[in-house]
Amino acid sequence: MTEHTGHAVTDPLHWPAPLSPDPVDATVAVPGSKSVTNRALVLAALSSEPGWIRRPLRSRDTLLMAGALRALGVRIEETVPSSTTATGADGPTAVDGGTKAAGTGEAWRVIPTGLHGPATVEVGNAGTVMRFLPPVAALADGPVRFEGDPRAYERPLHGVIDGLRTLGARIDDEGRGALPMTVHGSGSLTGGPVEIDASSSSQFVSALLLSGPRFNQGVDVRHNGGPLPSMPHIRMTIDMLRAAGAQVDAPEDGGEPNLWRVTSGALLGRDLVVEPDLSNAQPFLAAALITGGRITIPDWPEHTTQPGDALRDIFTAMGGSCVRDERGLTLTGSGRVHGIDVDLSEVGELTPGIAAVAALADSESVLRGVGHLRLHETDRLAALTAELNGLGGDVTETEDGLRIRPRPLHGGVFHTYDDHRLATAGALLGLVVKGVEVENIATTGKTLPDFPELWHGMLGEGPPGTPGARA
Ligand SMILES: O=C(O)C1=C[C@@H](OP(=O)(O)O)[C@@H](O)[C@H](O)C1
Ligand SMILES: C=C(OP(=O)(O)O)C(=O)O
Repeated sequence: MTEHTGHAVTDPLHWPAPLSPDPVDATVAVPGSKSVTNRALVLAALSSEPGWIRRPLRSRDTLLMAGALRALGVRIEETVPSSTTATGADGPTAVDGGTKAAGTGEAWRVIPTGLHGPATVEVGNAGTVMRFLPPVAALADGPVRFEGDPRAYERPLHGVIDGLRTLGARIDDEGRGALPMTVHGSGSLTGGPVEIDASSSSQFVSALLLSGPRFNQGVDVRHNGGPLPSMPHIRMTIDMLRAAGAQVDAPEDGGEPNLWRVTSGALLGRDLVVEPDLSNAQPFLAAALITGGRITIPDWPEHTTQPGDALRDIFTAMGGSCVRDERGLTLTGSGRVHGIDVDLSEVGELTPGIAAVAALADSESVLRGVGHLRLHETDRLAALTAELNGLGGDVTETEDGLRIRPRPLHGGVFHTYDDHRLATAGALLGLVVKGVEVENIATTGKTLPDFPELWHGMLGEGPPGTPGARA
């Protein structure tokens, strides 16, 4: 273990989380939404004309999506400000994930072409890539191999694999029902009615709906199983499909519960501005809550399908107060943090951050409805229990969530299991608990590559080792 030495990074694998002796007071512009960027890429690739994606997120998950679509033949060009290109020239360059600093992309122009195999798609550990792209691959004219991180091979995919087979696709998964696998695209897919159990991931439903307009008979997806998590993400899929010209019938329009219909038809090229990622705004808002400070997130949308919008209510119940105005969303902490008993099934990805805040509260919390988090980037319920208890906490797993009894916490290594949201949860605790070291902070690059810089910037510091860094 690295010794905690103020702000000097002596071991890049153990990031000494900065303490905040004062209440935070800052404006933090967070990059674009992962979920919106990756849906926008898929829909643009399936459109009948070119489109623009402005302020896209450039992170591991979105660069994997862009790279995968390019492997299938889609052209994705990036327009960056002239000062950030190597040559100083304006104009588009191909997105390859390796040539530019993260966060510098201004806009991506997506030029759909025929979808071609053979190709190999690298999914990393991105749920959106491993679930949204097999239906796209089924429309390609050759075999598409799907590979990824070891954890990607453990995450559920049966809803997509079985669903696509019902709709006419040929998939070779050697009986695993999971990755790695090959989708033998034949250039088109019959489509039609399909029944799946999406209780382990809403992304199964989103995946089949997103490509639905390109199936010969469209698609009717029926969920048959336990409670469906992450409904706002399904609403995001529907909203974005409709904005691209698709006809979608959904339960909330008076249709049957658990049944979504997408009609076959052309998708339009869009010019879309990606909203800030409200789930990635969470650690910054939480910083205001736990230090009794104030954080403003600019460009907080007035209407959104992002689950992060629920933070306004959740963090208000936990002791903060929120105002949305022309400057964005401002959360002001009261100096008190209250426990909460809450069902997070709709907003599961917010759980790690809420659990970290709950560990610092003045009363017990119960987080419910998130059993499916055991199959996320890591087993998040086990990881949060182990890591919060490792710092002196008192957390127990329940069947569908966590029970958190606040205790005085102490420093130590906060392990992150290659999970970006564990890493930001550890950083949050380190603001008020001396001596927290976050293992592999770089794992935040899955959705927020600039996290360490933004975090130090929030505290009015440069990153460690730079001029302006607090000694
Ligand atoms: O569709 C999406 O963009 C997402 C849906 C959710 O997945 P699950 O329903 O698998 O939890 C969420 O947790 C994930 O971060 C993003
Ligand atoms: C669950 C998450 O990601 P994924 O898209 O990989 O499922 C997440 O970002 O919290």
